[in-house]
Amino acid sequence: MKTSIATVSIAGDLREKLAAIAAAGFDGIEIFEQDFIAFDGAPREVGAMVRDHGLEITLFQPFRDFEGLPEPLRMRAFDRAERKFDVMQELGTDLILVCSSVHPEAMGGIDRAADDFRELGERAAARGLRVGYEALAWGKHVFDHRDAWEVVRRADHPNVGLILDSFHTLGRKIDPESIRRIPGDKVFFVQLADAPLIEMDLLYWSRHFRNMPGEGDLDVTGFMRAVAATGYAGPLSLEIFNDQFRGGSPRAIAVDGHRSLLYLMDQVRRAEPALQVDAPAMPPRIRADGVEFVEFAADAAEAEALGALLTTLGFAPAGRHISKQVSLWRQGDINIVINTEPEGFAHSAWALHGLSVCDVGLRVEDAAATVERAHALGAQTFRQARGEGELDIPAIRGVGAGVMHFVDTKSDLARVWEIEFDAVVPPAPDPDAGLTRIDHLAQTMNYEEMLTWTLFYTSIFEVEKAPMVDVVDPGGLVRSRAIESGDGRLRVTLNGAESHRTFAGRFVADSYGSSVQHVALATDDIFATAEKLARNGFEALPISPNYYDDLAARFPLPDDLVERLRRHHILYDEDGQGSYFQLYSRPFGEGMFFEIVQRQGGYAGYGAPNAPYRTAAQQRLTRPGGVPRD
Ligand SMILES: O=C(O)c1ccc(O)c(O)c1
Ligand SMILES: [Mg+2]
Repeated sequence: MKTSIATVSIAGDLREKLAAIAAAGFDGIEIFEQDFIAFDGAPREVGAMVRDHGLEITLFQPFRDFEGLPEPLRMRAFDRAERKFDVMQELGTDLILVCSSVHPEAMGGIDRAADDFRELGERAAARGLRVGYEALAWGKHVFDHRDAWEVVRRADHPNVGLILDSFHTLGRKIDPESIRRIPGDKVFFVQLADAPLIEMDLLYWSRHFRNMPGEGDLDVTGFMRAVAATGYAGPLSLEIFNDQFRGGSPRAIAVDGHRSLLYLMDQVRRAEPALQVDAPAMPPRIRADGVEFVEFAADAAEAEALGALLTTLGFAPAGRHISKQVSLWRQGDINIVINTEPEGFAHSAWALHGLSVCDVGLRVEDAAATVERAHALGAQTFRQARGEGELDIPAIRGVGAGVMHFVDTKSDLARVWEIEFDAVVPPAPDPDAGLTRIDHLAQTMNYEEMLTWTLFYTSIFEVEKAPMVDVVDPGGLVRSRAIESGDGRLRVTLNGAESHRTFAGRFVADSYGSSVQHVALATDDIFATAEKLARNGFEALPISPNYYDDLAARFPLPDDLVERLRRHHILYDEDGQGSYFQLYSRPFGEGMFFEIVQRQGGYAGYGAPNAPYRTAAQQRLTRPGGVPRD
């Protein structure tokens, strides 16, 4: 498969864009005219610069408002085209994208347009060039790829072909199956983009909200299956107009783009094995069975304070690492690791972020296959020096600085706690508060990183992304979306902070980067847990009494239940499927916290309606600097 990306898709000047695109592994670029015009180098230099990066120019675009014009505008359009042909020859590319006209004087008529394209095809052929016609979703007369195809078919010229763009087809809800009837050799080029489903003007939606395949809600896989069925084997090119990407990190966006294409073609191949798909082999998406461990990097004093907090939460020390300064705390199926090593990865993470989650272990069916898939999708594998008797646990780097390990039951990996840790004597009395497993991890990040994390999880694992929800914080809005496996065993919430005044935003700023901000622990009996926690000396996040008065008004709950919720500072929500109870710890470190939850019935959410009251309570407890006030 030949991968390509339009220069308009990422930030930077042309040089920065090329470096990022080449580093991400693309084969080619679409030169977006603006990027070329803004660059102060001759077309030949640009062509050479592109090729020096090991890239080819797959296409030059856009050529606008060409077809259906009355004279003398028509002649002028041909003159304009000839000038662009000059530029293309200097650049060293043979294909130009003509997008359907939005010119106020453009006249309709499929044959009129076909005649124009036949003539343009003749002129292009004289120079060894080709012309591709793309239906813009908001074109004046042509706004459907089926009409653009009819124009191309009637133009009947070997140098005139069709350009398909997933956004224009899917954004207009045109059935992509109609593409299957088009002969593959008449499809000159394919542009791919996804987008979140938002009701708005097509042009505005397209120019500001496109994103990488898999990051949005459009059925780009269905579109691409139809394209592949035509026999098209040309470049697969990302054309992403996105406000955030224009201002984002060129490297990160290019890496996401390349990953999105590999993932897309992997999906296409799996959905329709009969298709000829030339894409790298990789294991299928990985089923994750939950979180095996969460590891904190800490110094000695922080480790002691965290240990004290864990004790009030019902955890007990369960192991000491055979050779490292690493301790294991356990309750139910939950493993919390505290790493105070003076060197190695955890120490570097601590030096940069302070007390923080530096590593997350996931339970998977096959740890080696997980790393193989992640690696095939461009993730970095992670290794660090092992001591004697230590296991080689497969790992990758996450999007931020964090590391993710994978544990399976195929090998010794699941026995890591027995193999690498010496058991310690359990304390008496047993602090166990009935916490059974990790319900979810909440990662906090800058808003711009959310799509990157979304693609990271959904491309590697068998998980789906839930719709975005707004979390209202007194300091601004935090956008949140869950990544979940179908059975709910793996749940991760991604929280994107736009303002540093939110509790989440301060966490990102104060800990220098995205990381797990809270760990939610499940109980089967929130009230029994709350009673035991109180006996353990646990201090809950105090919730405003007004919340409970409102709760009684919102839900038909018995008075004594509301009173018990109030007494224990437990928050409550219902979603039609079931109910949800939430109890929070006070913040620690740079704004981390623990949450205790109970899901009843089929409650599927994360208590978003309660978030304003939880964040207000957290903000009340902490100074503006983000350090808990005690
Ligand atoms: O928004 C536009 O004008 C525009 C231009 C060229 C394209 O290929 C496209 O899909 C959109
Ligand atoms: Mg396009």
